[in-house]
Amino acid sequence: METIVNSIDQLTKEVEELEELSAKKNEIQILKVQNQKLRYRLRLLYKNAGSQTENGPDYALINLHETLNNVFLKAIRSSYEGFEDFDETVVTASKNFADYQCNAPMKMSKLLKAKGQNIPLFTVANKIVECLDHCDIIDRVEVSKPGFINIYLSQFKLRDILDFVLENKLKPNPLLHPKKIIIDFSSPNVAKEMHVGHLRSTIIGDSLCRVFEFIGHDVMRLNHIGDWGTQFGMLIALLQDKFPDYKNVSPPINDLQEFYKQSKVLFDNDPEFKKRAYNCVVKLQSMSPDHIKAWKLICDVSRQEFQKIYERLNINIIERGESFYQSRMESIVKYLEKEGFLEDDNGRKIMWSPEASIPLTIVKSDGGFTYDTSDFAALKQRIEEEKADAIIYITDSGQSTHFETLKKCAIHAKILNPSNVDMHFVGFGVVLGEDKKKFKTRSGETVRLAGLLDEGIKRARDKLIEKGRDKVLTDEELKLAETAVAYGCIKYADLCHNRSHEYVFSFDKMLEDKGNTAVYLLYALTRIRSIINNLGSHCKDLNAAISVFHENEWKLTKTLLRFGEVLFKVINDFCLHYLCEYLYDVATTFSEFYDNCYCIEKNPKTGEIVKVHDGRILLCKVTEEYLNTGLNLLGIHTVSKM
Ligand SMILES: NC(=[NH2+])NCCC[C@H](N)C(=O)O
Repeated sequence: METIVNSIDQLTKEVEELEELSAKKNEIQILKVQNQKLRYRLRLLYKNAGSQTENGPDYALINLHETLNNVFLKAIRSSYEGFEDFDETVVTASKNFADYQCNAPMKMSKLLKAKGQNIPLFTVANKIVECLDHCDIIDRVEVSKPGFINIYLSQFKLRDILDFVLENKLKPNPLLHPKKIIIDFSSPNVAKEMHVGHLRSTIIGDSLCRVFEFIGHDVMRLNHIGDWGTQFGMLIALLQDKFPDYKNVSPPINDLQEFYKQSKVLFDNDPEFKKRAYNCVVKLQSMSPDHIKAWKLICDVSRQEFQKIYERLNINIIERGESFYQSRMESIVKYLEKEGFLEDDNGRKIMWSPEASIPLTIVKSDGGFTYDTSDFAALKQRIEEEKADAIIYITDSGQSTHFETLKKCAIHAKILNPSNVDMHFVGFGVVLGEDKKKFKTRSGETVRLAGLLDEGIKRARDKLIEKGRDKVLTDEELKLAETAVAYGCIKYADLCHNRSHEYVFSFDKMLEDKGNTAVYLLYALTRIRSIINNLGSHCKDLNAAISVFHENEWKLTKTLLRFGEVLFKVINDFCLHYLCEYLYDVATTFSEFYDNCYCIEKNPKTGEIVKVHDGRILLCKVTEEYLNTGLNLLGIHTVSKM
């Protein structure tokens, strides 16, 4: 009897438990549905927030690291006396247990000790934690022995941020105070070859412009073409000899370099020609209509050549060459002269700044102006007429002394006030050939850019064909892929190196599909795109939250959300390799995620899709957004198939 009662009791209990469980299950189901609905509404809200308000959350550029650093700095400043002005980077990303770490307690306890306060590390760490303000990206912090602060990010908050980005795309909010930023880049010389140095300047300059524009600044892209030097004297003299009718009939010069070489030979060997060439410079600079006409003709030939390169590489730039500044050069010389800044040096007029080790040559002994003069006048024009807040020059590092001297002299002459206008020189190292010598053709001539681009296209095509892609892609797709790969890899190979180092130009290396190359990134992107495209009708209503909780999902989430931090580092140091490293990190982390987390499950026999993990597909989609945006910022065109 007793055993029966016991059994009944036991069974009743189990039944009750089961009932409770199934009620819970229902409850869970209901909650799930509610959750989805709320998430959907949240998405809509995000969408509106993104399109309507100017000051909605700027999740596109959220800088997690800086946010954490600021929260911890604030806590440190209020933790102990004497730290009110403490200003350092106190938070670093952690590779081990936590997401980030604060290692400040170590330093603080030393400083406290120096002031006679013996406070254990652990106590200092706990005190900082006590002083922490609420911060919604932090889930929790832990103090570990002897005194480290481990920071764990909120998975829910980061998921919300990604959700927002997915809805609104990576579009930063308009800046409250956008800056006028002039970027002086590319800047080849008329009648001379546009060489790999100019290519570097073009690629780095364009990408920097893109980053500043993306953030919301008012960028002016200037091409400071060398179109006003003494070389025009001999060019015009030769034009007069060879095409006396140039005023009526456009001379058929298609090889301006050759023309330049010829004129140089005459200039060096024929005193009569030399005299006439000098005379032409004087006439040109005094704006004689015939000479101006000849000069324009010559510039046009160069311009068309340059333009072809810019079009191929998709570079937008305003041509404003040295000639633009002629009248301004005249007036700045007057100004400098009047203010007593110019010194006579064997007939030349030079300017010293007390800070500089060399002077600028402002007027040559023959009365002509120089590279220094036009840069001086251009700087003044950019500050006074363009109202620039920042002026950035991008040339090879060999010109650093020129720009340093220019800056010092401009400050000395009260033309540049460095507290109002930032003047930056962004130098880069030389391009080397695979033999580690200066990049030249086999016969020792400078490499022609157009030829280099052609070779890139050919090599990219060969590579794609080698992989049998011509059998899968249509002609048009193949063409798109080959240009994306060719120009993408040339740009990326340049940008992914620290710009101040020299770099070896090697098609073989840049066309590799493994490692940190454009090809690898372009493949990663097309792979993500095809995952999404292959979903077909399964793609319609992905209403889940982005999945972030699996270890690999979480790693990808955190990697993606370093975007803002990376862009700020880029504009701070003018270094684009940070962005390249970031994109490479995103691509490899994505690949790890995709290997470990099923996104789509298929029937192994029929290949039919049986299950779609919505949240993971959304993670793929948002990854696509970051990769695509990042590649665009590098000036790299992306494709859907390759
Ligand atoms: N404002 C400037 N100086 N910009 C750079 C000009 C570069 C020059 N034309 C060169 O080929 O070396």
